[in-house]
Amino acid sequence: MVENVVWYHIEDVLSDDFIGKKVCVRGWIYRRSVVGGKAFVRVRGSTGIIQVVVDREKCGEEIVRILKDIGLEASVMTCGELVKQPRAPGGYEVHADWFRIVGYSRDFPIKGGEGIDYLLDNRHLWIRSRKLTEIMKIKHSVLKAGREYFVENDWWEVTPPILTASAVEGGATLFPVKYFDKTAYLSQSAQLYLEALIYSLEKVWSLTTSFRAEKSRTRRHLAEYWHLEAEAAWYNMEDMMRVAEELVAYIVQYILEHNKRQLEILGRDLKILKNSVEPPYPRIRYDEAIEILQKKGVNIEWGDDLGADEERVLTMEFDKPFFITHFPKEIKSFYMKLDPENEKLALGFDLLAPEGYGEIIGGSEREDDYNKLLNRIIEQGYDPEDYKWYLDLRKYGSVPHSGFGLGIERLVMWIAGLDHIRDATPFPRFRGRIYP
Ligand SMILES: NC(=O)C[C@H]([NH3+])C(=O)NS(=O)(=O)OC[C@H]1O[C@@H](n2cnc3c(N)ncnc32)[C@H](O)[C@@H]1O
Ligand SMILES: [Mg+2]
Repeated sequence: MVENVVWYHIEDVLSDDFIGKKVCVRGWIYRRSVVGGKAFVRVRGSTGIIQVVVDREKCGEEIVRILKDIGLEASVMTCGELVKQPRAPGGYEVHADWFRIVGYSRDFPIKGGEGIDYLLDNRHLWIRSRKLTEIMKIKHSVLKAGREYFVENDWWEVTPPILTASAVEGGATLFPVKYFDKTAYLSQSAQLYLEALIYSLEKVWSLTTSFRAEKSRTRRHLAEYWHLEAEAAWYNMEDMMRVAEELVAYIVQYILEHNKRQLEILGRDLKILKNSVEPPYPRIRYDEAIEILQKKGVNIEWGDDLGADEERVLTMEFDKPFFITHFPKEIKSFYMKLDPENEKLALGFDLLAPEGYGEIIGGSEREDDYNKLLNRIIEQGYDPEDYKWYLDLRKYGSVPHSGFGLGIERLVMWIAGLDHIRDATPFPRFRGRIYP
């Protein structure tokens, strides 16, 4: 019965082109009811939902009897004629010639209305939900477009280590792991290794997981996230900001072209996204950001770091992503080059997404002078021994260079209009959550 069958994606057959034709689909039971001698079964697949009518006249009493009480999420396959039916999902239904149960299901534990911790404990099943399925399709496109941008612009993809020996973004968020008879740390960022690789390949990028032992649980922090990073020799901060804005604009454009259906299902307002496909993005300096915040009544002083709340206020001033640059050196990492015109400032840049989302990219020009970098390492309390190899890069043909890191889940959160970063990844990791 199932040999030589062409299995269709459900979304492909929801079309007048298939009316009167035989179609075969397979998936999982999303809803079902039996009225008279007919079972009305809504079958869910990766591309949508279709109603299948199983008539005992055609398919026999037994299957209709079974379908009366079968558990949701049972896996099924069927073939039949496609018929127009305005009352069915998508406006069509299949009148089954035959219908088979592949895998039974009983008491599927997600019925609707459960609390977030229960749902997270059942994430391995919750990811079958329509919303999470459509978000994962957007994430697929974000990753695809991100790769495409770098490949098409002649950047070299490299594979930096995940097991590392020192911090990049502060010792407080390191995850130590046992490494034979030593202690290693899960990578916070590939940056330092990309800075080594530019001396052979000049323009490099990597997509890796980065790990941050964030002590607090927030809407925009994960303990494990996907990190798209780039580093280029000879590039100054402005050169690298242009790469960052081109990358984000390219990805947003790609999503608007390829994921209209997902954005529609998620109810996403497209106005701001459509406004974000044409770089350059606005640039403000940290000083201006402080002025804006103080004018808005935010209790902040020059030298304070910008947290999620401050960023949220700033994003309301813009209708597209925007950069903040030239931060006080004390609130930025040791590797950032200081502004030669004002050594109180670091040549760092953050790209903030509008609509309250905030930072999606962090980057900077790197300190390329050996002694200045050594001083910054010591000034910020790190052990220069841990960075000996990194300092070496400044001893043998050092060059001006810059780079950045884009948080994939942060970008997905903005593009998809999500309330919480945990829905931007299938199995979110944060403090107190490692299962499933
Ligand atoms: N190659 C580089 O220059 C990257 C640089 N070393 C770096 O890691 N910068 S960053 O700490 O701002 O993180 C970069 C981005 O990584 C994202 N990020 C940073 N931390 C997180 C957490 N905890 N969860 C999710 N996403 C996170 C966020 O979008 C940041 O803008
Ligand atoms: Mg940052």
